[in-house]
Amino acid sequence: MSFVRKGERYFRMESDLTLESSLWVENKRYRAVLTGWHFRWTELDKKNRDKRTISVPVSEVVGVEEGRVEILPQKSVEDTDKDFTVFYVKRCSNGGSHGLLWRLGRTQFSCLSRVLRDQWTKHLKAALKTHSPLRPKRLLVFINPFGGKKKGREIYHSLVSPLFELAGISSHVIVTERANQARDHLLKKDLTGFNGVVCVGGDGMFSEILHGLIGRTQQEAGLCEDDPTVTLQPCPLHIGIIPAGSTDCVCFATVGVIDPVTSALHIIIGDSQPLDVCSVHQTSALVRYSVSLLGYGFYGDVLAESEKHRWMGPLRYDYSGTVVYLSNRSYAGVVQYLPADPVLSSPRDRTRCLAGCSVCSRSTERLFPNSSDSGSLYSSYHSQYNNDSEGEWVSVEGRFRCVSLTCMSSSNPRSPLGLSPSAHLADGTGDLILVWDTHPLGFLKFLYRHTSSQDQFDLPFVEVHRVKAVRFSLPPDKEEDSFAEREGQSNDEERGYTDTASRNGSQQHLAEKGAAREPTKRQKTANSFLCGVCCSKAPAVSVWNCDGEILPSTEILSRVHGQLVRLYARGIEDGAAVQDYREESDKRERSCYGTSLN
Ligand SMILES: CCCCCCCCCCCCC/C=C/[C@@H](O)[C@H](CO)NC(=O)CCCCCCCCCCCCCCC
Ligand SMILES: Nc1ncnc2c1ncn2[C@@H]1O[C@H](COP(=O)(O)OP(=O)(O)OP(=O)(O)O)[C@@H](O)[C@H]1O
Ligand SMILES: [Ca+2]
Repeated sequence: MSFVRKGERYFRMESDLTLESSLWVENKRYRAVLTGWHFRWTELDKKNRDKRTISVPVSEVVGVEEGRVEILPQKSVEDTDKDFTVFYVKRCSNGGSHGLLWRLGRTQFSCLSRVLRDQWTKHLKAALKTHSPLRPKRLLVFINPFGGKKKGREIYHSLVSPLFELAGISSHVIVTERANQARDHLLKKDLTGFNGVVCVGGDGMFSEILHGLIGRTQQEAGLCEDDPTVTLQPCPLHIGIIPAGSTDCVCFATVGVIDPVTSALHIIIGDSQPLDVCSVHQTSALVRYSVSLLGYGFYGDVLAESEKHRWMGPLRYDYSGTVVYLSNRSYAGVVQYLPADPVLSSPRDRTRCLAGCSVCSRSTERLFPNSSDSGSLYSSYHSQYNNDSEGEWVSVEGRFRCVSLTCMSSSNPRSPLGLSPSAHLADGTGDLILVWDTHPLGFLKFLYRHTSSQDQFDLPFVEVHRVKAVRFSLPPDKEEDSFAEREGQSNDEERGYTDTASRNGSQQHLAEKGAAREPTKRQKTANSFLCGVCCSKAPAVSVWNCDGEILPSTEILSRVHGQLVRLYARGIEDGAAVQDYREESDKRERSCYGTSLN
C-alpha cells in the first residue's frame, strides 16, 4: 500500500513494521527507512557527496515519543504535532580501554504531516515489541545504600530511574535496611509480574540476588540444593546489575565497563547473558554459590583482613592485600579436580569470551540439547553430570599460595583481563588456578601480571586447569604450624611440592613445574626481608573467599552449573568490531546523554 501527500511519497510494505519517507532533522532532509531490524536515516543533501547513514538496530531503540522531547537533566516535552523523538543506544569510546560505554542517543525528527508522524511512532513502537521479546516491563529493584562509596540511591534516582521511565518500565524499589534482606525477599515474597531483579550495589549485593533467585527456583522445582549431583533448574528471572560497589567484578566481567548508564541501557533493551555458577558444598550441605572467585590462601586471607578495615571503603582491599602479601603465607592442601573436555577450549588458548562468544554458544547446545530454542530456561533441561560420563578426577597435594576457582574471567578494574583471561561466562566450566608456594618475589610477579596483559600462568609455580568440579581437603598429615620453618626450606619445599600421592593415579606435572626455580641471591635477601616484616605466627589453615564472603568450611566440593542464571548483559563488546557500524552516527552526534557519578 502507498500514500502520496504534498509531493511526499511514503509507503507501507507487506509488513506493518516497514516504513519509508523523508524526515527532517534540524532543517536537513533525510530519507528514513524502517526495515525489519533497523531504523536508518540518510542525509539527502545534493552538495553532500558523502551521504552518511545513521543506522540503529530496532533492538537498541530505547523509546519513541511524540513531540520534541528531552529527558536530561529533566524531562521536557514540546508537544508539536509533526515531530517525534527517538531515543536509542549510542556507543562512546572508552578512552582506549576495553568494553564500550553506552549512552542515550536522541534524535528529534520532523514530518510533513501529523498523519505521517503518527505512522512513524506507531510503526517504531510495533517494531520494538516484535524485535525485543525480553525487554522488561516490570522490575524489582534492590538498592544497597551502603555499598561501595555509598552512592547507590543517588546513582539509581539520578541516572537509572529516568531511563527506565522513558522506556516504559515500571519498577518496585526497595532500599535495603539490612544485609540479606534482598535474598530473603526473593526467597519468600510474591514475585508474580516481575520480569527481572535489579541490584544497585556491588558483588555482595549481586550475590544476595543470586542466592535468592537460585534458592527460590529450586524450591519451586522441588529440587534439593544440598545434593551436589543434582541438576539445578535455571532461574526464570533475569538479573540486572547497576554497579555501585567496591569491586563490581561481575558487572565488569559481563559488560566490560563499570558504568550505571551502560548497565541500565542493557537492562532496558532486554539483553540476555547466561552465566555459569559454582555451587559450594560441605559434605552433603550447600554452603554458597559463587561466580567470580572461590579462593583459598591469599584471596581468603585478604578478605579476612579487609573485613577489619571496612571503614576504608574500596581501598581496604589494597591495604589488606599488601598486609597479607607481606605476611608471606602458604597453606597445605589436597586439591582434586574433574577436568573439562580439553577439545572444547583451554584456559591458555589466548581467546577471550566476548559478546556473541562461539564457545559459549556451542555450550548452550551441549547443555540444553533437547531445547528447540537452545538456552530456553524452561524446556527439558539436560542433566550435565548424570548423563555424561563424568571423567577421571585428578589429585594434587602440596603447599599453595592460593587455590582459586572462577567460572568467568573475573576481570575487574584492578585486573582488566582478570583472574583467568580466557575463561568463558557460559561454557559450563570453571578455571582452577593453583599457585604453588614460591618465593615472595615470584608471587609478587604473579600478582603484578594481573594488572597487565602479561600471562600470569606462564610462571613455573602456576598451573591452570579447565574443570567441571573441584574438591579441597586438608592433608591427613598436616603440620599445625609450618611457618617458622620457611626460611630453612629446601628448594622443593619452597615450590610447595611434597611427595605428592595422587589419589586417582594421575600425577601432576611436577617435573615441568619444578624446573629452574633455584632462588637467586637477590630473591633470598628479599625473602629474609619480608619474613622479618611478618613476625606473628601464621595459622596453618586459611579461609575460603567465596565472591567476597568468608566460608565457614575449609573442606569443600564445588561444581559448575552451566548457564544457571541470566543477566541483562551481552558480554564484553569488541570495540573494534562494533564501533564501525555506528561510526557515522558518532561523528554526527557527538553529544552523549548520561554521566557517571564518580
Ligand atoms: C602488585 C599489584 C598486584 C595487583 C593484584 C591484582 C589482583 C587482583 C585480582 C582481583 C580478583 C578479584 C576477583 C573478584 C572477587 C570478588 O568476588 C570479591 C567480591 O567483590 N572481591 C574480593 O574478594 C576482593 C579481592 C581483592 C583482592 C585484591 C588483591 C590486591 C593485592 C594487592 C597486593 C599488593 C602487594 C604489594 C606488595 C608490596
Ligand atoms: N542495608 C544494608 N545494611 C548493611 N549491609 C547491607 C545492606 N544491604 C546490603 N548489605 C550487604 O552489604 C554487603 C556489601 O554490599 P555491596 O556488595 O553492595 O558493596 P561492596 O562490598 O562495597 O562492594 P563489593 O561487593 O563489590 O566489594 C553485601 O554483602 C550485602 O549483603
Ligand atoms: Ca565458565
